[in-house]
Order: sequence, then structure tokens, then C-alpha cells
Amino acid sequence: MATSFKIDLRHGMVVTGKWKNGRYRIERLLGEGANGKVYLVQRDRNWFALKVGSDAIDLQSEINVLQSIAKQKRQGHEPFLFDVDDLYGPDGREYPFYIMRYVLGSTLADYLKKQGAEWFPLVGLNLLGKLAKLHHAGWVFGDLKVENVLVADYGHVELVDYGGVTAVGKSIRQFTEIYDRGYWNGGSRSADAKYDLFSFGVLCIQLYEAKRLHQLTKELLPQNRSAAELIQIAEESPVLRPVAGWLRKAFDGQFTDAGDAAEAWRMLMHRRDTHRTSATPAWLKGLVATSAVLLATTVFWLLRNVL
Ligand SMILES: Nc1ncnc2c1ncn2[C@@H]1O[C@H](COP(=O)(O)OP(=O)(O)OP(=O)(O)O)[C@@H](O)[C@H]1O
Repeated sequence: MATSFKIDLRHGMVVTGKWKNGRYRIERLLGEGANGKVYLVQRDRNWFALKVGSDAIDLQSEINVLQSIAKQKRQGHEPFLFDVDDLYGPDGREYPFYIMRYVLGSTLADYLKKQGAEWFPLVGLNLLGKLAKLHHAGWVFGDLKVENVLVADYGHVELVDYGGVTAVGKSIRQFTEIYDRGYWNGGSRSADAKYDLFSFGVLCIQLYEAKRLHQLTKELLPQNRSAAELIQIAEESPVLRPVAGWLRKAFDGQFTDAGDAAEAWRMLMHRRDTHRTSATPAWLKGLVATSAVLLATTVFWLLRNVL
């Protein structure tokens, strides 16, 4: 197996699995990170995402997690993992890879930039729902961050990069500093649902107050980092203020699990919707009233002529 990672697969190349002979035509690079490169590929006119690993052991543990999740949710769910094999790179070396569902979507930050902040509550709710399902199956996502959340049409959310997924109770396998509960002195790095909820809170701040968050990481001494600093940013942010109370609970570990947290988020959305309804624009109220008067007049006139 390869120990260094230099593989470069080009458009039009066909890779063939060493053991199962699956043939995949490379379309383009979708993204790359510490653990590997992800390509858009085609097989029998279907699109998939191929992740080729930089480290066989790391990729194998990611595959183990995906296989275990697949076993738990076989019924009624679209599969995510399709194939696992090794391929020969252009350099003649062997690289492990796996084939997963291709998620046609944008990264979370791009989606919200394009569609507008009004989609943030729904996307947040969908993301909490995804986490709740994972937690229910006994896993913690671990490396939750903006780059690992893809959003498709209508705010449909998909998590990618299962390299940090950890069984509940074990030590988080992979994390990114600013999203990490330990980094903010907010608790341990032991995998529990609250760990992901803490990262979800940081993710909200990263989405709308990235500059201030970054500034904070530069200014504060490690011993002075705290969730209170994060909450203050949320309270001072026009977009985040409505969810600041929710974020406080997430940072303080007050939600029992992601299901509980999703429910509280949903309640917030309803409250905001009610608020929006009461703020119906005057022109719309006027239009409704005029239509009602017209309708009443017509009915009165019809009845008078018929009777
Ligand atoms: N199933 C998929 N469908 C579409 N795009 C994907 C898919 N999986 C990954 N990507 C894209 O490829 C990028 C890199 O993938 P991934 O995060 O799995 O790599 P990584 O090496 O584990 O990264 P990291 O350094 O964050 O651990 C993602 O940010 C995403 O944009």
C-alpha cells in the first residue's frame, strides 16, 4: 500500500478495482483533504464519488464506520457506500478507495451565500436531524465543520467525510481545532452527542461571524478560551441573536441529545414564523380586506337577484 500520497487521476481515466473489477471513469476532482482525494466518477451511466486514500489504515477505519452505519440503517434508506477496493495509480502503486453516493450540492457556506440567510433555520434543523440519526445509531460525527456539510436543493443536508466518526464513549478520532470542545475548555474529547452539538454551535458562528471567531483564536491565551466568548459573539450578531439562547444551551451541554436540540431549534423556528406572520405587510392586509369586501358585495348582489 502507498505510504505517501501523490495520486493524481485525470478526466477520462478509467480506474479498475483490483479485487472486484469495478470500472469507474474519472470525471473531475470534487475536493481533497488530509485523508484523501474525492473524485466525481461514472459507472454504467450513474454518478458516484470515489475517495482514494492517502493512508490505508485511516481510510480503512472510515470504511469500517460506513459499513457499520450501512448495516444499521439498511431498511428504507438509500445506501451511501457502494464499493470498496484498491486501485493502481498512474505511478503503478496501489491505493485503497471506496465509492459512495455523489452528493450534488454546495458546501454549507456557499449554499447560504447563494440562497440567503433565511434558509439557515431550515438547513440547521436538517443538520441536527442528521446528527440525531447518527447518535441514535451509537456514533458521534466528531469532525463537524462547514466543509463537511453539503447542501442540496430545498435545504437537504448530507454529511461527508466520516474520518472523524467515533463510537460513543471513545476518544474523538479526528477534529478541527476551532470546532473542538476541548479547545474552548468546554469539556472533554470523549465522544458524546453533546460534543457534536458544541461543534454545531461553533459552525453557526463560523458561518456568520467568521472574522470575529478567527480574531478570538488569535487573541486569547489557551487558558482563557471559553464558551462564554463564543456566546458573546452570537449575542452581538444580528443573524445569530435569535438563536443565541439555543447556542448557550449547546455550549453548556444542556441538551440531552441531538433530538432534544433539534426539537428546541424547531420551536425557535415556529416562534420566528409566528412573529413573521404578525408582521404581514400593510399592502397585503389591505389587499385581503378589499377582496373580502368585493366578495361580500358580489354575494349580496347575486342573492338579491336570485331571490
Ligand atoms: N459524496 C460526496 N459527494 C460530493 N462531494 C463530496 C463527497 N464527499 C466528499 N466530497 C467533497 O470532497 C471534499 C473532500 O472530502 P473529504 O472531506 O472526505 O476529504 P478528507 O481528506 O477526509 O478531508 P479532511 O481534510 O477535511 O479530513 C469535501 O469537502 C467535499 O467538497
